[in-house]
Amino acid sequence: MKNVLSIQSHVVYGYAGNKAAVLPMQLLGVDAWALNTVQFSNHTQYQRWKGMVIPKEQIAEITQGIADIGALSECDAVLSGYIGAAEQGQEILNTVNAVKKANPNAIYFCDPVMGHPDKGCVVAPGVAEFLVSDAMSQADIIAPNLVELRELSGLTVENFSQALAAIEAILAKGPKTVLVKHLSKVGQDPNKFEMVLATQQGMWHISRPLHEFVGRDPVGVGDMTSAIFLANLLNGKSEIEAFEHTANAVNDVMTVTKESQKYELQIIPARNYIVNPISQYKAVKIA
Ligand SMILES: Nc1ncnc2c1ncn2[C@@H]1O[C@H](COP(=O)(O)OP(=O)(O)O)[C@@H](O)[C@H]1O
Ligand SMILES: Cc1ncc(COP(=O)(O)O)c(C=O)c1O
Ligand SMILES: [Mg+2]
Repeated sequence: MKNVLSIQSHVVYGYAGNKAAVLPMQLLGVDAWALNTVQFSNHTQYQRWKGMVIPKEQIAEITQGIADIGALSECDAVLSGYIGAAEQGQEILNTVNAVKKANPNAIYFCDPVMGHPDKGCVVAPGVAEFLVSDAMSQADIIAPNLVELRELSGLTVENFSQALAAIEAILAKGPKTVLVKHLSKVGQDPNKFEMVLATQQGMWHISRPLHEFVGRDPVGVGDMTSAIFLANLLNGKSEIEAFEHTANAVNDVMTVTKESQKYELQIIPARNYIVNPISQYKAVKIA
């Protein structure tokens, strides 16, 4: 069994961060060691929440605790997502370095969760700058959405070809694989939900239905996307197989969520589709 140290948010109610990542990875047979960066009552897109940012020292302390029992070498990947404060950033990279020292085959998957003006995702000051200046170059895989693609590349991204150029710019900054979780308005078809996977072998595109949600789009989808993609890779799937499985599994969860008419991701009711998606959308090689 493979193991992922998942350093993300924890929400007590609902699904985002580790609550959107841990169960999907475990359903796929990969164990997730949840190290929480915050403990919030709920995700921040409710615009109100209680709880706390976990002190940065906890990241090193928990890492040391796992090292002390000789288990750090069992970690096959560090997955970072929602960071609670900028000062947690370097602690996360220290943990990545410690894991890679204990297991030279381990990888670092960075989901560069940044604040999202129109979605209302609230991220602490300085986190985006840390992701651009420090985390990106250390990441083996990075999974931006459109806002994050613009910030990480530092380029204008207003159409599909500019998105591909931005991906190339990120590949030149360290990551070996870029998974664009959502092309949003720079996709080829405004009525579809599109993703791009860029690897050392080229670029692939996948398109799935764009579900219309009344009012608010569900949150935590990017976290779930990154988790499912990583778990598939650790299970030995090719990057393309992992890409297709991820797009199809996430689409099925979105379908179940839409049918439920609930705001929170319906991961538990849709749990069988995470393992065996019914959607069958295929990746198309574009470069
Ligand atoms: N198939 C789909 N149809 C409609 N909306 C979707 C679909 N899949 C994901 N979404 C929505 O797209 C948005 C993806 O958010 P985005 O900021 O692009 O990435 P992230 O999920 O990392 O924040 C989310 O609001 C999610 O609810
Ligand atoms: C606490 C928390 N964790 C994680 C996320 C990331 O969610 P998403 O996967 O939609 O980017 C958010 C977004 O608002 C959040 O508030
Ligand atoms: Mg996100």
